[in-house]
Parts: sequence; structure tokens; C-alpha cells
Amino acid sequence: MALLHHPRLPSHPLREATHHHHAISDGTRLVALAGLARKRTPFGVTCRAARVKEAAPTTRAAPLPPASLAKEAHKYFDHALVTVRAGDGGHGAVLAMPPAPSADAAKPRGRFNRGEKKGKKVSYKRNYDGSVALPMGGHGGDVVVYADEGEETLLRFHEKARYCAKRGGNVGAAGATLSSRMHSGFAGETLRIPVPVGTVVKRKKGTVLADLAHPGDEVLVARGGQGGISLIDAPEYRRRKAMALSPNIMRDSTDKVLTHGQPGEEVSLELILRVVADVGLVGLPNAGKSTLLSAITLARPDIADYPFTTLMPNLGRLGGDPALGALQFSSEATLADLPGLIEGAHLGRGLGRNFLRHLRRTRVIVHVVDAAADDPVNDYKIVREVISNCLHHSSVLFDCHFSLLNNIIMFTICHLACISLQELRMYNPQYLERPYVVVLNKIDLPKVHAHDRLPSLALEISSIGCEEAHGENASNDNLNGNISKHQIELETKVEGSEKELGDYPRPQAVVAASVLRHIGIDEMLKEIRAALRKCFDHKLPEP
Ligand SMILES: Nc1nc2c(ncn2[C@@H]2O[C@H](COP(=O)(O)OP(=O)(O)OP(=O)(O)O)[C@@H](O)[C@H]2O)c(=O)[nH]1
Repeated sequence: MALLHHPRLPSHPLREATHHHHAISDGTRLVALAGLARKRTPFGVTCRAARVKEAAPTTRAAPLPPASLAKEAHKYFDHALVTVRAGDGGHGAVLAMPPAPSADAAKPRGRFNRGEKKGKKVSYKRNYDGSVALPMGGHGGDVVVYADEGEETLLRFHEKARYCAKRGGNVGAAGATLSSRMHSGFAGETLRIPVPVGTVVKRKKGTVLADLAHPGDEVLVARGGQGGISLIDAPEYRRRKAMALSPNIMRDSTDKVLTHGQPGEEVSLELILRVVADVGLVGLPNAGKSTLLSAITLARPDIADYPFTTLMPNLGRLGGDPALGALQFSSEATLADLPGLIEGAHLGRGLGRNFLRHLRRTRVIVHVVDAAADDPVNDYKIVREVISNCLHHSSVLFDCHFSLLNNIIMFTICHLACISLQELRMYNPQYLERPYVVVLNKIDLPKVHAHDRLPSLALEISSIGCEEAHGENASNDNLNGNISKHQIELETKVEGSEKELGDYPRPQAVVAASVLRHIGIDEMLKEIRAALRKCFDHKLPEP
């Protein structure tokens, strides 16, 4: 018996069983096998069987996410491609007519024909028009994508990119007899896929299906297949009678196709996340954006003395504004700390321009400038330029599309810019004209105070720009959300005419602060809240 364990020996039925443990997925069968082995070969085989039991869970373990996902999450967290498939409809059935009631059905049953079914009068479920209600295959499960506050990123869609809803249930087995006890197949359960709030759902290289900007917003992305109908199969001599019951009479075998459930829709979707926040923090790397966020909210982003510490937007919640009074005190604001922008970010330098899309839903922008840098005014201009250049970049695309220069050119530009017309339609080109606050940070450092630098810096920055531009009309147009083609063309022309930084409004306020040492925080908060209130007063759309 002991020889059984030798690995080089020819196979034995029991060893065969243990060798093939990878193919066995049913746990109960594994336990039974181990028990059998223990009985027949008390030593070695028990040991092997035990190994089988240990090995089983590893075969069922979830696959690990690709290493690149964990390392470079910032490249993937806000964009994903998924394929969803709705469930197929369940099948109907071909039903036989119940036997005709016999002449002696009315007679009282004797001892010998008590259990006889033949001749029994059958009742049917009826439709409103009196026809017999034939059971149908169940509807396939739909696929719905909805905004869930519990979700933060789209990373999980890179681990699993295909989702299928359940199919509808079938009507009882074919060949069954028509009766009132037959039920339609069960409808397949709707598959609900949660995504972060602020996700735009669009068909892959196609139309935008929905912008899930609020918690609970949802969109039906794939409709389940309709269930198949049922048919009555009656012999020739009973066909007229069957016709009186229902028009669904099977004429020949090709009719059986009608009983098949319809396939569920399958669609490829592109999910694009745009962070939803009232205030967006922008600035060069190391300016102190994350420190600012952690100083005024409970958010605890990574902070370090090297550029691009922030790779993905961090969100924080700003408490209520006491100035709003008791009733509105609870109105909070969300702050988004965005990754640092550098010169040429709109052309893909640094972390690229993709992060700029997270600015689109902000009401107020806070520019964080390192006041101890060599040339803070230039740093400020660089960030403004990046944002405005991004706008011009987008305008080129609009021009190309509407003048219909050439489909191929447009397609190429779309690819280069990684942006589609639908995205641009939802893009608010006026966000550079929204209220913004400049925070001159790190004023605790001695360099800032040398040569009376701070007042001149504040003066210079606050003088860049023109008087306020956002009028009632512009904000109302945005509020309606119906940007006509004509309006887009007009906006495109204005944006396309290479607006200078001086053509955009001046900052709402320039505040000196040290977010690390908690200097000037109150004044900064006051200005941010004033800017937010201004958005409410101007009825600017919600982010
Ligand atoms: N002295 C001083 N240092 C500050 C202040 N604010 C931030 N810092 C330091 O500046 C460095 C960068 O700060 P972060 O908050 O990570 O800067 P960031 O703008 O988020 O940087 P990125 O994530 O690269 O975009 C850290 O070492 C901070 O401690 C400040 O007010 N005074």
C-alpha cells in the first residue's frame, strides 16, 4: 500500500482522482473523495487527499489586478471602457391542446373511472379580449448604470470590463399541455452597476448617454431581450377550436422560432469621470494645494516636498458658512485638490491635460501660488495659460467639425485630443470667467518678506485681467443647458480668437497665507465663500 505514494509509479484510480483535483470544482465531491481515500489507504493517500483539499481554494481565488493598475492608478482612475450585455429573453413553449371533454364527462364518476383525466373541462387564464392568455418567456435583465456616493474611482472597471445581466426564465418544458396553471417565465434581474458621482456614460466612440452628476442618477444602457411567445400545437381536426381560443396557432415547425427569446442588447461603453466639486484647487506642483486642503477640511492627502505628489484628485468637504445665517448655515462645499499643472500640460506634459476635465464641474477656482518661488507672477500666468490654452485647443476641434473640412481630419484630431464632440458640448467654455481666488502661499518663509515682495506681488496679480464678464445672459444660457449650435459657434469664435489672459476677469481676491502655519486661513476662507455666494447670486449652474 505504501508504494501507492511513489510519484513515479503508474497511476492508480485513487491517484488519478487526486491528480485531477484541479478540474474538480465541487467542494462536497472533494470531501467525499478524501473520505474514501482515508478509508482505503490510511496513510499516504489521506495525505494526498488533504493536499487536494488545500489546493482547492487557490483555484477559486479572484485574479489579482494587473500590477500597472496599482502603480499607475492616476492614469486609469477616471476613464474606463466596459462592455455590458443585457440578459436574453426566456423561451416560450409549444403547448398541446388539452384532450377534448368526452361525452360521458357530465356523468357521475363510478368506482373505476374516478381518477380518469380525459374529458375533464379545462379553464384557462384569459386576456381582456377573451382570448386565452398564453405564458411568455421572462424578459431578460436590463443593465443600469447609476451614480453611487460610495464609489470613488473607475479603477475596478479595469479589473473587470465585462458585465452580463441574467436571462429571463423559460416557460415550462416544451410539450406541456395548455392549462391555467402555466406561468410566464421569471423576468431576469436588472443588473445595476455603481459608478462614482460625476461619471459621464457614453457609447464607445458614440453618443453621450448620460451625465450622472448627482447621487442616484441612473441610465438604462442595455435593454434585456423580450421573452418568446408560446404557441398552441393542435392537430388539424382541432385547429378551428384552437383558433377560437388564441391566434397563436403553430402552423409548421418553422414557427417554433417565435418561441425563442430575443437576445439582450450588448453595448461597449466609455465611462469618463469628472470630479464633482464646488471649488477646484489648481497650481504648479509643490505650491501647497494638498496642504491647503488638509488645513481647511478633514481630507488627509499625501503631502511631500517633491512635485506630483498628488496624482489623483483628492476631495474634501468645507464646513457650512456662518455668514449665510441659521437657515443656510449647513450649505457645505466640496473642494478638489487637483494634480499640479506645468507649462505645456495642455499638450500632454507632466501629467497631461486630462486633469483639466475635473475643473469643468467647479464653480470657483482657487489658484495656489508659491509666493516664495523665484517668479510667482510667472507661475500664476503659466497655470492660467494652461487652462486657457486648453480651451483654444478644444476650439480648433469645434471649427473643424462644424465647417466639415474633412471627416478624416476631424477623426484624427479627435484622437489626438482624446476628446469627442459630445464631451465638448458638455464642456463649459466659460469656466475661466468664473469667480476665482488667488492664494499667495508660504508667506511664513523669510524670502517672501524680503524687499517688501508681498504687496507688489498681490498688486501685480490682481491687475492681470479685465473687469468681470459673466453677465446674466451667459449664466442663464448655461443654466438651461441647451447650448445651440449657433451659440457654440459664437463661443468658438470668441475663444478661437486667441484671447489673452488680460481678456479674462481679474481674480476675486488675492490672499496671502501660509496654509502650513495656519496664517491667513480665515481670510482665505472668507474669500472662497464670497466667491461661492457670488455663484449662487449669479445663478451659475451647479457643478
Ligand atoms: N513653509 C511652508 N511650506 C509649505 C506651505 N504649504 C505647503 N508647504 C510645503 O510644500 C511642500 C509641497 O506641498 P504640497 O501640499 O504637497 O504641494 P502640492 O501643490 O499639493 O504638490 P503636488 O502634489 O506636487 O501638486 C510640502 O513639503 C509642504 O510641507 C506653507 O504654507 N509654508
